[in-house]
Amino acid sequence: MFAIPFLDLPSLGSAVGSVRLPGSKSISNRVLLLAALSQGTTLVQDLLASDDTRVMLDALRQLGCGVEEDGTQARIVGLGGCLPQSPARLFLGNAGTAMRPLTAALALLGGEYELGGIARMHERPIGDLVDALRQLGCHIDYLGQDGYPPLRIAQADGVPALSLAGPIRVRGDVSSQFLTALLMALPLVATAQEVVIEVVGELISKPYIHITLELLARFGIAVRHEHWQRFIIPAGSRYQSPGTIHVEADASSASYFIAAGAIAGVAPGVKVLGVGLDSIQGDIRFVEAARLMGAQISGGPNWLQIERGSWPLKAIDLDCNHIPDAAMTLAVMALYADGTTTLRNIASWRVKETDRIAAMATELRKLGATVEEGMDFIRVTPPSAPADWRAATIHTYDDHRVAMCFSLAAFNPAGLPVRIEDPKCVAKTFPDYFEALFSVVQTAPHTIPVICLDGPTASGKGTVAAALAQTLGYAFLDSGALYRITALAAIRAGLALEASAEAEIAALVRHLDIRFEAEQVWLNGENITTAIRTEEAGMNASRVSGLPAVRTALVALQHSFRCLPGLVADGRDMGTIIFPQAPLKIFLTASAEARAQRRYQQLIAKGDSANMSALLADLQERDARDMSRSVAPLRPAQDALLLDSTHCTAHEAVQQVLAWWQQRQPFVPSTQG
Ligand SMILES: Nc1ncnc2c1ncn2[C@@H]1O[C@H](COP(=O)(O)OP(=O)(O)O)[C@@H](O)[C@H]1O
Ligand SMILES: Nc1ccn([C@@H]2O[C@H](COP(=O)(O)OP(=O)(O)O)[C@@H](O)[C@H]2O)c(=O)n1
Repeated sequence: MFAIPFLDLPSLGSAVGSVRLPGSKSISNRVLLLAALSQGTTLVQDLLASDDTRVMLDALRQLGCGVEEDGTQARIVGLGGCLPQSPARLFLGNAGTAMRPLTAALALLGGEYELGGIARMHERPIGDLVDALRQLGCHIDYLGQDGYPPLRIAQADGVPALSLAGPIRVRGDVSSQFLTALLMALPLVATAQEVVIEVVGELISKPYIHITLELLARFGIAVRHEHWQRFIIPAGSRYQSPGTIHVEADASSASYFIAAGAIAGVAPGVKVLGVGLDSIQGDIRFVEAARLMGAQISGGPNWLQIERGSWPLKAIDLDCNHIPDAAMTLAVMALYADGTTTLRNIASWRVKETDRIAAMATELRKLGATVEEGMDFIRVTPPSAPADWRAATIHTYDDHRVAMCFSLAAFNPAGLPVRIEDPKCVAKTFPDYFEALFSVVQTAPHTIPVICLDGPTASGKGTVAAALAQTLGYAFLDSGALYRITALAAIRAGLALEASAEAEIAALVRHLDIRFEAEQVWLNGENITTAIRTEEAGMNASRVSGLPAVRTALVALQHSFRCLPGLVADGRDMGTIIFPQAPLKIFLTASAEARAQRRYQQLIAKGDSANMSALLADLQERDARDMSRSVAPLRPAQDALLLDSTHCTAHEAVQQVLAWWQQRQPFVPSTQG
């Protein structure tokens, strides 16, 4: 996950490869609650691990369910008729799929609870559900604004007598989650008599109700419905665990990969695993919409394969009521269409994680599109020519779907990068979304940015480069480590670190199995992190690095570090030899005395003994050798910026490089946030 302030996506090329998607959020949280209400133990497989499922799992634990987790598996011991632990105060983040159904279920189970979440959750309506529950006889109070969480369910003495004889009426035109909440809670009281729910107004998002009904059936509750307006929960209902249940991959998440395939998929295209054409999720019908726009899609029970068909995409005019979440992806696909696309019947966007109609309109305009918005529609006209595209900073409104769908703007024909603010907001449903995207897109290496930091030993390159990579979410190449590893491997192979063994060392290097993992370095399965960090190892590295064949043997390996979304490379010849076209090159220096002092402190801090004058002499010897060797001597690239860090802190050095990097970016600053 990219837990950084912003993520810059370089211009993306084609899309090919396969991706396994995380479990559906809607299914995950429904299944967790149904398992909690059931008799017996349920093993939930392929569960989504995300913010919203986290709050649900925590809540269930607080309520007294047995919850054991192991990655994407959870074992839930259901309450099976027992009362939940009460009183309890539940924090439900911004998870509507936890707030609404838990409110209904707890109101019908009895006890005293407070349910709240983050500020945005307290702006998301729940009044219609509370009205329906109050109509039944439940005691629920608003703790803040009327009609919105936080709430208190005040039934310390148990559930009051409920009026179940007549139909329970609930509005269906604000959020289908109210109806879902009632459908999952009312079986708890449909013991002696059947319970009927009547929807007032047109039911929106029917597909989500379809999911609810399918899952209820898996847990032993067979709900009938009449034209999606009247739902009948049979008498004698009783939740029963199905034993093991698999969560389908999220069909809404699939939309980004379907779109990537439609926009840039070259044969054999993008393969999506975990969800297929027979999915129970409504958003699978995004496939139809994408086909209308020109995508070529095939699929089976558990997979989809997408390639570009018509190009440019075809503009559409579509009622999107049946795919409210995935339709946001269509709004971004519209940027690649041959005319104006209109998405209608999307009023529910206004009460989601943010006002999504306003958010999409604002951000699409930043990219150069012309956008018209109404209460329940959005109309998008793409930039008329590549030159009309803008390098935008996309504000993401703490809305995972805004972040994910705007990543698709990076396929723009102008070759512009796209900045996504707060990329970690994708954690709501797809924590590794960007990693998954990068795994199926191909980009010409020269479009992947590299920041080079070259300079003498102890100038702070490693420290500054690692901090930059961390801040920007880029990969990090510690090229010095490769020479240190080479020297270590050569010594172990009994080779002398000199010209006589040059060919053998070079041959050896080509077959080394080197792995960098977090801060650790592995050679042929052995952790050699400490072994290569001694002063002696540095000196040995300097020796092998003077051998031309060894340097050549390490070139391809160094190039392979250039991956999306970018690279920070630290060494001696990053800017001169390895990445001569890099868009930013820094030559970091500091006086020999300052560097010796830093090394001294570094060694003392590690608990090693150190001698200042010996260190200074070593360092000067290494400088001299690195600068005077015939191949790739240490020197600034012609277009490098010099940064003398003698009198600044490492933090200041990082800030200076970041400032230079920002100056080279084409982004229009965000007006939001
Ligand atoms: N600008 C700076 N001011 C003070 N100390 C620094 C600065 N840059 C780096 N250091 C410290 O100096 C030591 C050597 O830095 P390092 O990044 O290992 O250098 P290099 O990779 O160039 O050999 C580290 O302990 C680091 O924290
Ligand atoms: N790109 C690089 C990186 C390191 N090296 C050599 O490898 C040695 C160790 O590099 P390093 O970056 O780990 O060393 P420090 O600067 O951290 O002491 C350097 O002294 C250089 O001789 C190189 O020749 N080219």
